[in-house]
Amino acid sequence: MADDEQLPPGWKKQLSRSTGQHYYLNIYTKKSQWDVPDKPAEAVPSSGPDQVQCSHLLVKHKDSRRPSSWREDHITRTKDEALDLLLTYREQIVQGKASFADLAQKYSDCSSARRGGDLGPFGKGAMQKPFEEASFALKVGEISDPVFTDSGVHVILRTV
Ligand SMILES: Cn1nc(-c2ccccc2)cc1C(=O)N[C@H](Cc1nc2ccccc2[nH]1)C(=O)O
Repeated sequence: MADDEQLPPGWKKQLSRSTGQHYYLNIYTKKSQWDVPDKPAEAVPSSGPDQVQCSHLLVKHKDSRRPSSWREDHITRTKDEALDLLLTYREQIVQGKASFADLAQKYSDCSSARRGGDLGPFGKGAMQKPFEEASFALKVGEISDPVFTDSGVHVILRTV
């Protein structure tokens, strides 16, 4: 077990009262972690990646910014119906009954459907804000809850 003097600079070993386990406190940001740190503590919280890569499955509705897609010329479903439909797709993916790319390719109302929903890498400012915020909040491999934008209702998978 590393003692303070053996830790990289900026870390302090602490004892968790609730678990009796040791954890490590960044003395600058006050953030803590269970893993023994192997590099000096960051003096400022990292701002996260400049870019992420995500795939998404979009279900549009009658009030979408462009209620039309490669699947359907004139989309008339309501927002609630779009959400219900999206949740059925999300459930199939989470239960491992279908792959994200397969369902996106078949059912997404975005033209990225042809790439299994892959949007490629993007940075901040490229996508509608709710989509951007959800994407940057995901860890690689994570799937979002339903995300609402002016385009419709999305489920997002962060891939990179
Ligand atoms: C942002 N974007 N990238 C592609 C794309 C990317 C790679 C390959 C083909 C299409 C399509 C789009 C796009 O705006 N599509 C819109 C629907 C849509 N609205 C979005 C809002 C946020 C993120 C993705 C979104 N896709 C459409 O087809 O009506």
